[in-house]
Amino acid sequence: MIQKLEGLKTTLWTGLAVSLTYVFAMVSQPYWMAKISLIEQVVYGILLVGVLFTAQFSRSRYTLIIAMLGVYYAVNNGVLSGEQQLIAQQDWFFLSATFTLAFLTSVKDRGLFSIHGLWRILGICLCIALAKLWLMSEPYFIKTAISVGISQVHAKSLVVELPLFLVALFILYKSLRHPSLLVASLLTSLVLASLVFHQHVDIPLSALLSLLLVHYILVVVIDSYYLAYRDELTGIPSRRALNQYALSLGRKYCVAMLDVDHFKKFNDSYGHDIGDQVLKLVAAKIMKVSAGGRAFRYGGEEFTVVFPRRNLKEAEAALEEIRQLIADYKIIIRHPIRKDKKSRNNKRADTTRAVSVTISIGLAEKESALSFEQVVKSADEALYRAKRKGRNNVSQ
Ligand SMILES: Nc1nc2c(ncn2[C@@H]2O[C@H](COP(=O)(O)OP(=O)(O)OP(=O)(O)O)[C@@H](O)[C@H]2O)c(=O)[nH]1
Repeated sequence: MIQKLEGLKTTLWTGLAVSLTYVFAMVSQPYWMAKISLIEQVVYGILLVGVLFTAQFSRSRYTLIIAMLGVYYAVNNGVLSGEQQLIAQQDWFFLSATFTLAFLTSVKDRGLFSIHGLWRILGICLCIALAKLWLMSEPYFIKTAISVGISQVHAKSLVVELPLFLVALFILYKSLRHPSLLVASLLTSLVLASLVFHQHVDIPLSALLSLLLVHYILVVVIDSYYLAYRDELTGIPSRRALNQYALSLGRKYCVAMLDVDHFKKFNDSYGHDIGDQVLKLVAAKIMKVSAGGRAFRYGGEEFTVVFPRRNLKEAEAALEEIRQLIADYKIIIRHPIRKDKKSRNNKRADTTRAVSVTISIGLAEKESALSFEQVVKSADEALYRAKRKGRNNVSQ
């Protein structure tokens, strides 16, 4: 559920960002239209930067798309031959792009100069061939459509619209199911390609391409930032982000170390995957910490919260709230590992179960002579005391 919401958020934000950029480009058109001949030349530069940049960051799917866009733009502008074929075979080019986007949504970014790169290029060739084959079967498709009561005009338009609709659904499903900026941006690319194909776009191709390329480059930058500074499992800032953040701290702050109690036992009873889900839930609760606390995953089942400009009393109150929130939260576990014969026969009781976890917290305040690492160490020692006191408490 959490992942689905994440997917929806990523898809909506990407769509919104592209739409707003498009509206901005439309509104400011009188200003940049005067420089359109310059933009037409600059696009080649952006294409080259896009190819090199995405290849450097191992985003081979973007590299391939940008290379294809470059060829399309050059042909469209008469720099490469084939403009007449491009105009005459618009359906084929559009469906090739549509199938290619579906294909690239289903594969991962792998090294371009490897066997994987070769497979991807072969896959794209297959998409182009598939688009041709589909269009060749147009008379049979129209005949079948008419036989089920669809008018000839509609049947003809469905030749392109039906695969477009199915591919759009497929990419939307992938984007919702596996939150990824890149997949969301492939969806927006399909929408833009469709708008250009249906002649609903009022700005020149060079300007539209520039916007799309800048969008791709931004996605790579944001995605790389998240990879470097976000914890992959829980999605909250990672230890690297904590070290970076520590550099910005002033002279007054508190640090808390939080650790899930008896987590080994939990993993052993319910399995590592459920343990992962619980860590995600715990992380989501810790992120709600008040008093300006910033939460990070320190590693394993340990988290850190930093309270800039707060004293022990303020930090302790906020941590106490979080401790209580987690202890009170009933986690519904589905499909736990079945252990004995009795529980195997009792299916209903076995498939869902409410459990709860607790956390122990150690808290320390920055003192004048202490470095950030030393404050973390003090918080860690306080955490040890919290465990010794019986767990599920905040200690200093
Ligand atoms: N599922 C899952 N388990 C993890 C992850 N990281 C660490 N663990 C587990 O967390 C457990 C930590 O166990 P211990 O350090 O012995 O501590 P504990 O069982 O939580 O006991 P106390 O801290 O003394 O309350 C180990 O079993 C690790 O395998 C993770 O990312 N996912």
